[in-house]
Amino acid sequence: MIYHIPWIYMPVRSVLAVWHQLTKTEIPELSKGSVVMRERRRVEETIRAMRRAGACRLQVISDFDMTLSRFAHNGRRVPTTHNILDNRLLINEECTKKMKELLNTYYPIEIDASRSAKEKLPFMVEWWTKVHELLIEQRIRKDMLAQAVKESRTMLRDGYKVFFDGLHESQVPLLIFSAGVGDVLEEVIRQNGVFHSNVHVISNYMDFDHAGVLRAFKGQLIHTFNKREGAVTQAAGLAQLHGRPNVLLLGDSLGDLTMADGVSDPHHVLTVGFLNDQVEERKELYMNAFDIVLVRDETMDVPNAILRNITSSGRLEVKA
Ligand SMILES: Nc1ccn([C@@H]2O[C@H](COP(=O)(O)O)[C@@H](O)[C@H]2O)c(=O)n1
Repeated sequence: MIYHIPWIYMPVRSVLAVWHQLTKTEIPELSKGSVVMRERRRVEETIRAMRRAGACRLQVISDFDMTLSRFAHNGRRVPTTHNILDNRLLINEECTKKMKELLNTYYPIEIDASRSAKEKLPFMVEWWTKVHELLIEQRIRKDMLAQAVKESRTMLRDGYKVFFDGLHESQVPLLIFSAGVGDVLEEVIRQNGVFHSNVHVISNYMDFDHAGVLRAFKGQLIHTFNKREGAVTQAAGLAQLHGRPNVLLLGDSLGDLTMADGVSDPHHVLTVGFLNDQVEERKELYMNAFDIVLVRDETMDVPNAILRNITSSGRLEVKA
């Protein structure tokens, strides 16, 4: 039996349909097979709120290695900024061997689902300190870095150009917050043609002597699990980020979740976590920590779709 809706209810139905169209979040990418979310409704509500506020109230804070850069390509790991330095132009065989031993010792600790960040912290300090000492011993030359990046297998995630160019066009600042090597990171994005004026980098920068030879690393060491300190002391001081209380945060480590801790009076923070490695062991942890988890997803499709949605509201002007 077919029930006919009386004509008197038609306007109500139309209003409801229009309301639904206006409020639903049109992001088909959130239905990709690689996407998992604990609370989809909350994610959609946050995106809607960020869209209402517009691009002028938004900032993006992102990790670099294995977040903006790919984790793997054709079944092989893509080098991190530290591993790009593994090139005979810069270091000798003995140093390569020692760096690999350190990676094999400490990387499993970094991603160990059974240890807390607090437990991992001293090991990370040890890893970074030992590697930086090795690199300093090698007397790395500044003028060789660009060539080492050129010769490396480094790759940014698919869709990186849309990501960087889109943020630049929308005048949304991008803070790259990396525990990698800042000089190498900058060279990677420069060689990919996306080091735009809206990009700011906080990272471990090399200190070269007057002859361009590495003699130390500048400032306080940044590793995977102390980004909160850098966020509070360095990121909070960046004038370009002031007045932008809405944050899209991208990372691949639970330590990355503290990268927005320097934002004063945040309104909406949407976190996206790339789960690249030890997927089954860490899935639940990631789902409980990040709003959106991207499982073995080597693309920027989801961040790009979210940004397209938020920035297409037309509110570009920067508020005084
Ligand atoms: N000697 C090292 C030290 C660290 N790594 C990896 O780099 C990543 C840090 O950079 P982010 O941009 O992700 O903050 C970190 O996850 C380490 O696994 C390395 O490869 N070699």
